[in-house]
Amino acid sequence: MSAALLSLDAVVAGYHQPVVGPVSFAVAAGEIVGVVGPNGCGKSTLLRALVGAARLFSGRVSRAPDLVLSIQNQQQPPLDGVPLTGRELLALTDATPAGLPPWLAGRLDERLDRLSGGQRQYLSLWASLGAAADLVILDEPTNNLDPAGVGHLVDVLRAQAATGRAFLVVSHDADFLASACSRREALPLSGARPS
Ligand SMILES: Nc1ncnc2c1ncn2[C@@H]1O[C@H](COP(=O)(O)OP(=O)(O)OP(=O)(O)O)[C@@H](O)[C@H]1O
Repeated sequence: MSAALLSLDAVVAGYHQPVVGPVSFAVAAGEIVGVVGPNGCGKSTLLRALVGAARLFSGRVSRAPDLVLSIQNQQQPPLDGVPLTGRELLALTDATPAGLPPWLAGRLDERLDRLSGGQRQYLSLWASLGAAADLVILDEPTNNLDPAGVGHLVDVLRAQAATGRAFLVVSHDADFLASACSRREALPLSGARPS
């Protein structure tokens, strides 16, 4: 098995108090690892802690040297009234439009606030997937996507994983996880949560 790109060792994370952990697992090149657990168990918090957006209370996160991370958040930034096009959004992360599904490739020069929720979601995903990163973190990537969008996403994840890119994915969509993931990690239901 290849060396880990990212390792979590007894990680406990949260905000003003711990909400998730201890969690231990590793992600190697080419893996698509699903993080699963019920609503509110701390999946998003764990992802945020990996990029410094939530607090790490204890444990250790180890990254391979020079690891480049990309993260797509569950919440999209508010775009209403913002004259930003899809092409400009992708340029922000230096993401290439090559490989976008045809139903989006032709709409890149339209304002994002005039696209549908699913179209905006896929462009937001693409800003992460099209960027240069060794490990891509996705939080609820199938939100607002129709079956064609989910199918395209699964194909893209598998194709990118085959080139050595790794993924850490949180999703409530069991069918998507079953199709896409090479492995799943279940979060503990208790332990670090406030009493
Ligand atoms: N910014 C924040 N400040 C304080 N507490 C927060 C914050 N964001 C989330 N929480 C709390 O952390 C806990 C875990 O939330 P989190 O969003 O990580 O769960 P989740 O497993 O991703 O849930 P879901 O499946 O519903 O998206 C919840 O009790 C939530 O209220």
